[in-house]
Amino acid sequence: MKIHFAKYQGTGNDFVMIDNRNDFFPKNDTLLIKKLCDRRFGIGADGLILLENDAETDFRMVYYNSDGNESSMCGNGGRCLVAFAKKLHVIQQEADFIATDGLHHASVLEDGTISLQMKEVDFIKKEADYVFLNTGSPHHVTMVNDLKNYDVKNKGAEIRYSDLYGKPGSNVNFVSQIADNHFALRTYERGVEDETLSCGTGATATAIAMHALGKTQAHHIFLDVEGGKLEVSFVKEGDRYTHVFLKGPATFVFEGEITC
Ligand SMILES: N[C@@H](CCC[C@H](N)C(=O)O)C(=O)O
Repeated sequence: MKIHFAKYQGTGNDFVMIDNRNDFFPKNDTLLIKKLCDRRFGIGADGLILLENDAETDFRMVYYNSDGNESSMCGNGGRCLVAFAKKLHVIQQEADFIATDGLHHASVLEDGTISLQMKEVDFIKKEADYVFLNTGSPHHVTMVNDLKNYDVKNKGAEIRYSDLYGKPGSNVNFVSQIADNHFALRTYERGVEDETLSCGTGATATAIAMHALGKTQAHHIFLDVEGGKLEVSFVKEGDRYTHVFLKGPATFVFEGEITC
């Protein structure tokens, strides 16, 4: 079988994109998806995303981690999928699409960056040394000293596989504050089982967690990730975080055909 694909990246979080509007892709073939994402035997990516038809919205997003398993929402992947949908002329500047965590609205801004509305957050677990919340995917957020030299892969795996999160696990974000409305983070991603250069749901979780902890009063937060810069904005309504938007670049890298 020959598969036409496009490769995109959003602040270094990279994805294989496949147009599956004619439903040709073997969606349960975990080994194939894992191989397509493999950096030595395949195309190489943190995840694979299918763009599919949806009766009610512009398209459906189906997301797989690089381990080949379908997973929860991917913020950077969602932004990249919007750029892919625009390249395919499925949308123009605005999109409504459905993903595993519900309906999303996105806009392609004048500078080409993509702003993606994320799910509202109404539950935040605050503990002495970490915060846990779900921004479409589960995120453990913890502040550390010396983020630059932090052992994200090993410390992240320790928390991801700990009894705290059981079999489903969690993504893990390590954070340091740069200024009132500016943070840096590094993320260990479950399903990749390594640090990635960026995680959109992780950046969103970090911005909300820092606000919930009182580290910032800002509702528009700038985040430095290993692969670039993201912005997160939100409205606080009582205990809920609503109108949550993740903004940043989503870039076409290359396209091709792979024989499997
Ligand atoms: N890279 C993603 C998060 C993808 C999902 C995550 N690995 C999980 O399985 O929870 C992002 O940009 O949000």
